[in-house]
Amino acid sequence: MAKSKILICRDIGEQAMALLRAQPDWELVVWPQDSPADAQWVLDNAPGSVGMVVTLGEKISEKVIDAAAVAGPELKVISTMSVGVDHVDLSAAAKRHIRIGYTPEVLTDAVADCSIMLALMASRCVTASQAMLRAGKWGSLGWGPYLFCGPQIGSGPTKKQSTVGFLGFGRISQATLVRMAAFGVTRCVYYNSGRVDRTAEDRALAAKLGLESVGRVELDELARSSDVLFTLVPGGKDTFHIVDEAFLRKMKKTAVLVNPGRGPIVDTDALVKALKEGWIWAAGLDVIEGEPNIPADHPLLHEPRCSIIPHIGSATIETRETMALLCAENLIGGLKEGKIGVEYTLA
Ligand SMILES: O=CC(=O)O
Repeated sequence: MAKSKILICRDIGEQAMALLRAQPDWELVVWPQDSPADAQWVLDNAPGSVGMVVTLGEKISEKVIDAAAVAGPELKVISTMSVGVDHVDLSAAAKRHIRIGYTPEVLTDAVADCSIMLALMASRCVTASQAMLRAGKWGSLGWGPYLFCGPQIGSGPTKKQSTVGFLGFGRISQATLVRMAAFGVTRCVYYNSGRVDRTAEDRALAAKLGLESVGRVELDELARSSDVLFTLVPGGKDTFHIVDEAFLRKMKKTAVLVNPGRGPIVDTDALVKALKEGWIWAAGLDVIEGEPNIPADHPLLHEPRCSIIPHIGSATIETRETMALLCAENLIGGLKEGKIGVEYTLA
């Protein structure tokens, strides 16, 4: 019997690949380099594939999905090693009844940890202070009473009120809130587009974390009241540039903006202006519009009040290995048992 063709757009590591290779009736076609698969290679190899393993680096467009249907058996499952699914054309997949496996939850702690790191890096002037160190200027500057000072995250010695804001209030936001509570934030505000009434849960969460309140607000209030704002909504057209010039102009001058979500949530040009003109204190970014093709002269890379890391929010060894295994299991479950362990379904 002919083997089923499985397109592996990225080698996802020893354990997960061993699991995939152990399927006797599968023929794996694997992108041979340790880099995102070339778009033309994906397109050329899509026809006849019944399953695909993808990562954020590959764009699974309608063209790819259509190409997969051109010859041989139909594509049934796309399994992505990510929580985000905006690199897959979901409506094109739905039209062809292709199911999607993804890897939420297992990365929640790692991304929440990283979000806190970015908030601290941005507020505590890590970019500027490291640039000074690397330029060999510490000796001439010495220790200064107010050198590289930034706003306190949380209540601090003055026991001030402090509000943490979340654009999107899913799993990662809530895990980040738990961490922020330990810094002594007093209030949490969030915006989500959902219609579900969370009042009772929010009250319970506030009580559990020792906060004055947790509650949904409109975008305007989110911008105005957040001392630290985390943007943790999915990517896509609904969230494109929610944080734009008008939003940034409403924020506090001492506010720290952290984007661990998706680059296009924040309008880059507006953020550059906001940092240069001091509308906000600083920004910490794990993601940025146009990534990964960020040239060395990108304006945000040269903003002393901006800390940028290259989309490594979930990058702990344990998390990535767990994501890879789940990605492989989702594909195997979907193709062999008709049941994807963790399946993404369109709302
Ligand atoms: O951004 C990371 C992911 O979607 O897993």
